[in-house]
Parts: sequence; structure tokens; C-alpha cells
Amino acid sequence: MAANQDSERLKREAARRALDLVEPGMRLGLGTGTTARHFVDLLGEKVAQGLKVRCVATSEATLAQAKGLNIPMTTLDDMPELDLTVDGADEVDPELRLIKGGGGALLREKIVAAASLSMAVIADASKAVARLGAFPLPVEVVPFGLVSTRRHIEKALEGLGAPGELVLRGGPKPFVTDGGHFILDCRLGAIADPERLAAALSVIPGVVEHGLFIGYARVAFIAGADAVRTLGRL
Ligand SMILES: O=C[C@H](O)[C@H](O)[C@H](O)COP(=O)(O)O
Repeated sequence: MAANQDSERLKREAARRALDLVEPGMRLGLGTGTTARHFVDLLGEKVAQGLKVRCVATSEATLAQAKGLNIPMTTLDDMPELDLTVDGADEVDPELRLIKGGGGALLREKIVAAASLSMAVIADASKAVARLGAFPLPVEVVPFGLVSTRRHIEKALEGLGAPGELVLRGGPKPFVTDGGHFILDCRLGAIADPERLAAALSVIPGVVEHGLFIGYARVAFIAGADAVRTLGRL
């Protein structure tokens, strides 16, 4: 319980640092997850104090939270370019490569990140890793042809010399993403070459998106017990 409270405090500290990047009039992407939730909460306080921003959410859950806080929301179709997206991550490496999708929102998160001029990652120190892959890599797939798609992913992993165990999220009652897809969590242990893996996964029919975010994050605020560390810069 105490450890959980501490972790929430660190997430909020990281979120507070990202809030400093927000300027009046900005077009913002709002991430998903327990860390991003703190950012949306803090942004809601600023909006209540008069800050003017317009935002796009990366999930139905974030949209509901933001609307509840009276944060002005729109769609990516109405506002296709964003100034800044603030989002959490499951893992962050020193080159600001990320694993995302632990909460199942990777597809919209990546679309929103790609529409943003900058992306800031907020995380507690447990997410900072020397090498990606201890966290199972989420791969979003269409339900049609699941078994076949799964085999192709396994073959691709073997071809890279990195066989892994694939687990359908939710098991017999599969987890369904906001886009109506399933998620295969790939237990890899470590990812030797994230760029090669990303390229290999991207060309498999049936794979909608994978949780490797490479070249999106410009800055990360990593909250540890004593201080918030900044990786990169805007
Ligand atoms: O799909 C979910 C997202 O990628 C989250 O941003 C990620 O899983 C981190 O979530 P949390 O802040 O809850 O650890």
C-alpha cells in the first residue's frame, strides 16, 4: 500500500514537470494509463484556472476523464497537427525508445504521437531501463486470422534469433482494444535490435501496430525518490 502511494506520488511528480511545457493556446495529445491520468488531472486544474488549450485523447478512458474535468476536447480529424503529446510508457531506454501498450492504447497513442510536433514521456524510475524487452511487447492484431498472424509473428521473431512466448491478452475472453482488435503480448526478455524488430513486425499482415515507439519521444521526465531526471530535450 505504501509502495503504491509512493509510486503514484512519483508519477504525479513526473506529470507536474510535463505540465511546465504547456503554454496557452497549445494543441495537446493526452496519453493513456495511470501516469498520463495524473497529467490530465493536473491539466484539468489549470483549465479550471483559465488556461486555454485544445486536446485530443489517445483512448476512450482518457477522453472520459478529460471531459469530466471540462478540458476542451476535439478529434484528430478536426485538429490533425498537435504541438505536444504527453504520455506514459512501460519502458524507456537511454535513447528514448519506448515500449508502450500495457494498457492497450498503443494504436491511438502512436497515431497521436505521430501527429505531434513533440512528445514528452512521463514515468516513475521503475520504467527506465538500459535495454528494452523485460516488459512484454504488445502487438495489436486484427481478430480475423489470429492464429495465422500469430505464426507469422513467431516466425519473424525466430528469424531475428529472438524467439519469444506470445500470450493473447485476456486469454479465453480476449481483451478488445478501442479499435476492436486483440493484443498479443510478446515475452522476449530483451530486445537486441528494436529497429529491426519494429521493421519486421510492421510488414506482417494482420498486425495493426506494435508497442515499440522509436523516434517519437523528444524528452522524458523520470521521477525517482529524490529527483525528477530529464532525458533528452524539446
Ligand atoms: O496502453 C497504455 C499506454 O501505453 C500506457 O501509457 C503505458 O502502458 C503506461 O501505463 P502506466 O502509466 O499505467 O504504467
